[in-house]
Amino acid sequence: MTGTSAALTPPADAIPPVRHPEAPAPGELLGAHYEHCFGCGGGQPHGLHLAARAGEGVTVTAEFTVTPDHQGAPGLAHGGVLATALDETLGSLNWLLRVIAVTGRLETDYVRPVPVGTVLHLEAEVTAVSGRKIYSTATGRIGGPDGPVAVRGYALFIEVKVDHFIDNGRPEEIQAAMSDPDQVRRARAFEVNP
Ligand SMILES: CCCCCCCC(=O)SCCNC(=O)CCNC(=O)[C@H](O)C(C)(C)COP(=O)(O)OP(=O)(O)OC[C@H]1O[C@@H](n2cnc3c(N)ncnc32)[C@H](O)[C@@H]1OP(=O)(O)O
Repeated sequence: MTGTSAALTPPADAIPPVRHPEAPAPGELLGAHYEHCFGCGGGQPHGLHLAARAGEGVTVTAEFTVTPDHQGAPGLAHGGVLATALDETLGSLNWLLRVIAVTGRLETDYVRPVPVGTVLHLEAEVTAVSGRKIYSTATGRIGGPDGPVAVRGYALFIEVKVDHFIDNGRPEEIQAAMSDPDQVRRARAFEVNP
């Protein structure tokens, strides 16, 4: 069974997404938005190390290699880890809109088990925007961009200000991030979005 709940159906006044004029060029690697992100950061030894690239329009592609650290059952990826891969890929669409947004809702279809050693090829797109609400979908395929579908995700991201993180994050990590010039530069680039 596939499909999404009413909460993930864009309202009638939703509009198509608009790619930001300064969005990374199609094919460009987006890089980690935070070194310690479990989804994309290089500083997480057991993380997904998911690498996303800008696509055309408001789309991205990404790859994630399932390692023994990601098991749920013997030799198979944990469903929560696969949801993380979808979430991270969907979150990376924010780079193309140039807005800061967090996951409000994520629904997942698990279509096929994903063995350890698999390279999961993900693609995601924003389908509609309504005010602060960003609607998007993603697909993960086994072994290649044309491989069999293993997972599908449907999400609603909500645009937030950078204060969302400053007000809610643990002070130690917030202070460390704010004293990292690269991290501050990334946040500022998003904040000036008109
Ligand atoms: C920097 C990028 C990092 C990317 C990493 C990968 C993505 C992530 O995993 S992010 C981490 C996981 N997500 C979170 O921690 C978010 C936790 N939730 C929150 O902080 C808040 O609930 C938040 C910010 C989403 C919404 O709160 P708030 O800003 O007060 O907005 P709120 O007024 O409640 O909602 C705005 C709209 O969204 C809708 N909405 C909010 N949440 C949901 C939901 N779960 N389902 C459906 N609709 C929702 C509301 O109904 C409202 O709609 P409308 O404008 O039509 O009335």
